[in-house]
Amino acid sequence: MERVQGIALKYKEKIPEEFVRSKDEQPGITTVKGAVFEVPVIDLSNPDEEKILQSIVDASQKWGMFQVVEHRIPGEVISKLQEVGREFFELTEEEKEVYAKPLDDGTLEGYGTKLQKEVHGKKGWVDHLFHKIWPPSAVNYQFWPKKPSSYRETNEEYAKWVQGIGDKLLKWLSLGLGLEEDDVKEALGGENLVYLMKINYYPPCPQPEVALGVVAHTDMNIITILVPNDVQGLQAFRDGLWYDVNYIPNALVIHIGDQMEILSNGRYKSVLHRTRVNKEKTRMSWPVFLEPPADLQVGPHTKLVNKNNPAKYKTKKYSDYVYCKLNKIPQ
Ligand SMILES: O=C(O)CCC(=O)C(=O)O
Ligand SMILES: [Fe+2]
Repeated sequence: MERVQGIALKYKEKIPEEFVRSKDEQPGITTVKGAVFEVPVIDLSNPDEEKILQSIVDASQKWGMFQVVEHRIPGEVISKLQEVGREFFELTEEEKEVYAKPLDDGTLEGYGTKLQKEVHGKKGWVDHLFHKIWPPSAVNYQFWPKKPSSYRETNEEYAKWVQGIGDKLLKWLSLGLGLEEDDVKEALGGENLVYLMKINYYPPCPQPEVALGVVAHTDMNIITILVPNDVQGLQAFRDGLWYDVNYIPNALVIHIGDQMEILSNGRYKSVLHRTRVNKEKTRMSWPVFLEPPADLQVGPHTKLVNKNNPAKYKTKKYSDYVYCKLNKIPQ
């Protein structure tokens, strides 16, 4: 199986046609210049928790995305996570293929090159690795790299920290809807909520203005907590325009996903986003997707729906939602 990492080594000046996006997608043409707005940055050490809550609600309604700083995850935990992930992608192709996603077995987990079947047969300039990190009963170590040897302990350490942040965010998002603080988490699986780690690896691209890493999409899960490396590339869509998300060292980028939009009955917005690639540098990112258990039914929260506010979304099993989304079947 050919990976983008290998393709990038072969095509030093011009990329294969299947990576050239149509004009209405090319970041060189469609990125807003002299941006008026910026994805909000929220300081979690603010002693005024009401302020934090307000900023999160506001950002989740207007953008469906925000960055958090002073989140208490130690800088070393983040740099270690980045280091072991980079070391994995620097292994030989043969060593990485051991973790290749098994064909057609219904799992997302493993090393691979494309998740969604894209329209027009175009490809994204990115490879990835997926594996669950929480709860322990959902973890399959088959997909966790054995090299570097500290990969496992590093990811287990990060799993602990990211859960702390995940719990807090779900609590604030719940209060922001006027619900009890545990309502959102409980409706989405409680302690069985799944944390799925993905590493995106975007090799240098000779024509970054016409290519995309990950194409425009909304995340189908609840919320996503993302660590980027220092190569800027993430973009968010708002009111018809594409905005660059500024790189801030040690910040986490939070995305509202489809299940959160559905549960909130549309009050929070699942953010449309995509990534640019870089001419000289390798971009990497570590999104963690918080997901409901596969067989859980998700729909607008019963406390948010009444005669005056009818449900705007269907209630359906999360695995059915994922199946429809991946196969482009209307929900
Ligand atoms: O690399 C990024 O910053 C975003 C990646 C992304 O959107 C995804 O993997 O779903
Ligand atoms: Fe995404």
